Amino acid sequence: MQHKNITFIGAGNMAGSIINGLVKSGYPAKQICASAPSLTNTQKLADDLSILNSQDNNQSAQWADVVVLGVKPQMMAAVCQTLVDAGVDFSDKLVISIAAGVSVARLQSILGENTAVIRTMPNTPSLLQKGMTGLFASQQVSPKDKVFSGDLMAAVGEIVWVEEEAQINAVIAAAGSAPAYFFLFMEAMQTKAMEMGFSEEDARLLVQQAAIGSAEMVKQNPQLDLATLRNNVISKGGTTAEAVRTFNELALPEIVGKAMQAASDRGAEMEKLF
Ligand SMILES: NC(=O)C1=CN([C@@H]2O[C@H](COP(=O)(O)OP(=O)(O)OC[C@H]3O[C@@H](n4cnc5c(N)ncnc54)[C@H](OP(=O)(O)O)[C@@H]3O)[C@@H](O)[C@H]2O)C=CC1
Ligand SMILES: O=C(O)[C@@H]1CCC=N1
Repeated sequence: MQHKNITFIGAGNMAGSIINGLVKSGYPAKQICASAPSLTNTQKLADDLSILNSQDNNQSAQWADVVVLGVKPQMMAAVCQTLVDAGVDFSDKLVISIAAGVSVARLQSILGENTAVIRTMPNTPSLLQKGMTGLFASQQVSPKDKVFSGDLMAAVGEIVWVEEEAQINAVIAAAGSAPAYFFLFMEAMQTKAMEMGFSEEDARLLVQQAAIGSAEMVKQNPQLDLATLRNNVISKGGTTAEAVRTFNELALPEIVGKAMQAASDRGAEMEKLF
């Protein structure tokens, strides 16, 4: 892939995960800069990965060919406005936002109507190069920049392009927020395993290895649908059948659907607020 100067404005959980994944993938560390008001996160990234860091968003953005916006949605407008007020010219830069709930139109209204903006929705496993990112390109993005953005996020995991911006909220529901769903499920399993007599450590090992093994089976058997993989575990009249019957009786599939809808709806609501 092409190597350009990339500045991350905001370097917390998500941007930090992408930076880690990028450097591990071989992206030149000295072409990555992390900028944030405190040194809390950026100094660790600089120490661990030899990237550049800064407390000056304006200078860092000026240096960059690509500006990745990685601050919280509610502060996005103010942070972008400060960059514009300081004279940062976005007309020859590519802007990649990783924020939930901030539309392309909103960003362009501040950065300039003709700014090339890519809206992405990554997730934190990008840290391990096992991320999942959805991308949407505004009309102003050139084919070359589209390829660059896809390559960039593909360096930290899998990617999927969406044609409609609204689908970014569906990506949030299915992947951006999803690590938290799996952690919640695993946490509940760990708690029950501890109630059944295991130490915290053993309970975690039992649950984490079951989760990793299951995810790997899904990945390595694309020819098998998920229902088949599930049915392969269920013996008639056995233990799994009882567990699955209980999940269904308590409407787990409906609960999952409602939770995903709530995530997507909140994304759409945030677009009106921020
Ligand atoms: N967490 C996740 O799983 C995902 C998050 N996202 C999106 O990523 C974005 C960031 O979320 P997350 O990483 O969780 O949040 P964090 O709170 O972990 O990180 C926020 C970062 O923004 C920095 N920051 C605060 N104010 C400014 C400023 N004025 N200028 C520059 N940087 C600033 C913070 O600085 P400091 O280091 O000094 O504290 C921190 O580095 C959000 O928009 C979210 O929607 C998207 C997908 C998944
Ligand atoms: O909770 C959030 O709003 C962000 C977006 C997806 C994951 N974290």
